[in-house]
Amino acid sequence: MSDESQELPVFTTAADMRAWVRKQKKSGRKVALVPTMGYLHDGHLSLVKAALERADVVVASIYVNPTQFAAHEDFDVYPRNPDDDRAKLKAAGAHAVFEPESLYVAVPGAGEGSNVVGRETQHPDSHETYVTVERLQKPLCGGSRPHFFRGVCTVVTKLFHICEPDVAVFGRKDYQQWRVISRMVRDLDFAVEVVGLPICREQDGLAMSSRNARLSEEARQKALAISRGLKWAEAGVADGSLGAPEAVKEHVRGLIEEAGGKVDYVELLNADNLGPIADLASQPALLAVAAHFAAKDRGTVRLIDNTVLTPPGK
Ligand SMILES: Nc1ncnc2c1ncn2[C@@H]1O[C@H](COP(=O)(O)OP(=O)(O)OP(=O)(O)O)[C@@H](O)[C@H]1O
Ligand SMILES: CC(C)(CO)[C@@H](O)C(=O)[O-]
Ligand code: BAL
Repeated sequence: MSDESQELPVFTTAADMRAWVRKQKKSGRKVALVPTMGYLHDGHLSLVKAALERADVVVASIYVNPTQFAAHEDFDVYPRNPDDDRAKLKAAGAHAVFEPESLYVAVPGAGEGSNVVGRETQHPDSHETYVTVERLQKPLCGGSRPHFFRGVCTVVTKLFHICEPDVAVFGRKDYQQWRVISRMVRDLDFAVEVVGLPICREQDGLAMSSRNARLSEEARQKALAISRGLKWAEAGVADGSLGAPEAVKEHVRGLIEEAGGKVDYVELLNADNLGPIADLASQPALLAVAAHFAAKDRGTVRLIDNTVLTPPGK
């Protein structure tokens, strides 16, 4: 289903996207969806590659979803480059792009963004239906971004209804997001297989992220403290020399703060259910980090990263 000389179809309305997908499915083709917010890097393209291995046609969505951003967050300065994204998706072998202008009902005459002012519904005629995964959304990113997973689950639900994928591919850089979406799919009987893929890193260890483009060169170097901390913990747990969660968290936090980062969280949780853990020897533990580093324009850039610490023999 790939023809180099063909234009990559780009759909901007839900109706057109759905019609195209249904045509594919009617021809017996299996459909994979790769949801993204654009400004694509090799991490995203690894998801497209994996999707191609699992389905006959691959749709990538590009949409910076307003409902997962709080009013004070970086929605307005989130990096965007749709032309470059389309070229990368075509080269990677994707078959279609879903690039909606908005997925929320705009209320005529109610002003720009009336549907998502402060990333909340403001107008009585606007969007008011949200999907929430109650417990799994609470720790980690849910602590500092309490609105975040409600926005993610809602928009992913909409993308699933529009693109009707058989398979949906996510990255484990957003580990909690992958767990939350998997739970939503299980609990609400979506007929979608959710796949979570490993983190792609730059050669120096920095997790690839669209937001890296906003880091100053100095901050980018400092941000390497995150992956250094994760690597240190991986090695210590693998050889059995690290066992106490508090000591590990404290050390990783110290590395990031010494480098000039502002820690949002450094947390160790059960890698399966994101519940608390008493030690690092009994089960695989998720070591997850979020930290702010200086942006090259203004403010800070919030980066997330993680690793699963596997004790010997587990
Ligand atoms: N380094 C990476 N390796 C593997 N998957 C990734 C990586 N970075 C992002 N993804 C995945 O790509 C999908 C789309 O993510 P998104 O478009 O928000 O990119 P991002 O680089 O995570 O951006 P941000 O800078 O907002 O964190 C998500 O499933 C995400 O987990
Ligand atoms: C899944 C997603 C595309 C929903 O907006 C976003 O949270 C992301 O890019 O990880
Ligand atoms: N993948 C990150 C989505 C967000 O931070 O909004």
